[in-house]
Amino acid sequence: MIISLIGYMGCGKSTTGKDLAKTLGYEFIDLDHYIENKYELSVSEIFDKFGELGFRKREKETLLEVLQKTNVVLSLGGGTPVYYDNIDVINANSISIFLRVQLPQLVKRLENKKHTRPLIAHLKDDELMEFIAKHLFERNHFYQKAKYTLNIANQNSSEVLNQIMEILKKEKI
Ligand SMILES: Nc1ncnc2c1ncn2[C@@H]1O[C@H](COP(=O)(O)OP(=O)(O)OP(=O)(O)O)[C@@H](O)[C@H]1O
Ligand SMILES: O=C(O)C1=C[C@@H](O)[C@@H](O)[C@H](O)C1
Ligand SMILES: [Mg+2]
Repeated sequence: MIISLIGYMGCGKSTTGKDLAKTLGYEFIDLDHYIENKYELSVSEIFDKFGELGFRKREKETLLEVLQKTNVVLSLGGGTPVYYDNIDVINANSISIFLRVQLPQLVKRLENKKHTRPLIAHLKDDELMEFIAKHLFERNHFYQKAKYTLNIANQNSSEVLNQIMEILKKEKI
């Protein structure tokens, strides 16, 4: 079984994914880190060298490879479900959970971490809100195709973990 976590940059996929894998005794895979190890380049370096399209091709190829595995918690990249037919492949091969965090919280979390995220690294703090608002508007359509959506207001990471475990009970995991 694979549990995949999807959602915008900063929604907590990596943090929550790690905790969830530990709780379930599953392997934890963060797709961004897996890509970085596989190509021996950081995500930012792949964007610089091959452009965003070059990153998306490598991301798709790596997604297909990782979905062959079993007993994995898979934290996807923020854009993974949005390109090609990725969301359909994700849903066909895993239980997908969308971590839906509201705009102000996302902006707050990303302000000091934007340098490692090439799509927002060039933005000034006062441009982040508008950029993310538009980006979410375009992407929500894909995120909402996840099997489950978890609305996260002010829950800390252990509360988020408990809510995911409730979902997984329904799935008999
Ligand atoms: N439930 C939470 N409440 C408050 N802060 C959180 C919560 N979950 C994660 N964070 C914080 O938000 C930031 C982003 O989290 P994380 O790196 O897990 O997001 P991500 O979805 O993996 O982002 P990316 O797509 O860019 O890799 C981190 O600083 C993390 O500590
Ligand atoms: O939202 C996105 O498109 C991205 C999110 C990150 O996880 C990385 O996959 C990369 O920075 C692109
Ligand atoms: Mg992450």
